[in-house]
Amino acid sequence: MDMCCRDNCNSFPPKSKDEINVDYSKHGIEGVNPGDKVIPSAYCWPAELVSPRVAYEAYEEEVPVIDMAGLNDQVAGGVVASDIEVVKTRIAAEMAMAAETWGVFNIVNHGVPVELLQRLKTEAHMFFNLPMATKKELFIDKDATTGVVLRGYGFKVERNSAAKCSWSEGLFVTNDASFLQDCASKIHSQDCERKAFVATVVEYETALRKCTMQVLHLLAQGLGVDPEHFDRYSDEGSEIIQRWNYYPPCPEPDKTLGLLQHTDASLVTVLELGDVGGFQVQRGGKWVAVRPQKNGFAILIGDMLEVMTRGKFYSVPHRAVVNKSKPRLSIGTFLAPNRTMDIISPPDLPTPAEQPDTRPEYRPFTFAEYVIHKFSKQPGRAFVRYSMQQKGASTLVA
Ligand SMILES: O=C(O)CCC(=O)C(=O)O
Ligand SMILES: [Fe+2]
Repeated sequence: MDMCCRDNCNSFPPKSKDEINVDYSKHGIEGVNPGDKVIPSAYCWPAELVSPRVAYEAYEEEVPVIDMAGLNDQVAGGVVASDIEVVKTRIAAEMAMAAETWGVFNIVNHGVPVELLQRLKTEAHMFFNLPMATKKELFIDKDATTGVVLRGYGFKVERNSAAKCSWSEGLFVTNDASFLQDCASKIHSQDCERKAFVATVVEYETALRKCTMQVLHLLAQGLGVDPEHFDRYSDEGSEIIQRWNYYPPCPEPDKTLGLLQHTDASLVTVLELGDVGGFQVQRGGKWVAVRPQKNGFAILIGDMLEVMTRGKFYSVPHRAVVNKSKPRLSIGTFLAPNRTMDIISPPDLPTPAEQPDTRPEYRPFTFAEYVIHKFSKQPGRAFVRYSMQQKGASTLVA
């Protein structure tokens, strides 16, 4: 990497002591002054949406941690081919079990360079540290006909009865060249820095595509199906979308949320949790705080994989909580399948031992169709409408 003028960036990410006196308006949180002890009603969610509350670092149950060492360090580790197959089989089984029982797991030793991740996080911190007026120049771009978010900056206002705001800001990033140029020119004044910004985002996307595909192949192996089934959706026409999330500290964290409970529309999501707690998943009617693993990723099963596995893998409901003193940055990377191919299960999906086969069966639909419905009408497990068991479901009018 060209280091010429990036040495100026050493002050990022900002030290957390600088962040205690948060300039909330810079982060899109309206009506709060530094030192305020209460938050405006626009951010106070109805109790039923925030409860049961679990504090940001109240780790009780541990989400499975899967160590991928041995898969990506063959050369350095001197692992011979037959050993790799043994390692792969073990990891595939662990992943499939976690995908079935949790819908989420952590991976470590995933092969994505830590240095690349650091570079991306530095860029993300610099972006969120920009003045609000500058960030707003990158305001969310939506598809004119479908209303689906393409890329850009924004805050989340949940369309629940109370229309409450989330305690967070976010940037959707794709590899669209002019968008990346635009972002780079807001963050950096020098040409070499701008080039480095674009290179970092693109390099991260490439590394994450590789990592995501490896996880998807292992999940297919653990499930007992041909991995090529998923390749058809994730090669041409698929998209890697990053979402950078920033959660400022909050004087009354129990009253609000960084992100409301949701599932991801993706096949799978790779989430870099940062080093502060806040990410929580639902399991057995409880919220479980997920402990960030050093240099690890959380892998979330998305809606499309739950549909394709006919419910064997679980698209896990998750949310983000905030805390009083520590800002938090997370980077989500979503693998969105080809938008125009029908979403269908692998033909070799093993049949369950128990009979009759009660697994849900979905009528074919496209991802393009799905996202329009999910994001405009039915946030959450919107795919149930395609279930053929649910009487009349497949004939619902969009
Ligand atoms: O930041 C987090 O903990 C959750 C982010 C998330 O769920 C998302 O971006 O979809
Ligand atoms: Fe999510």
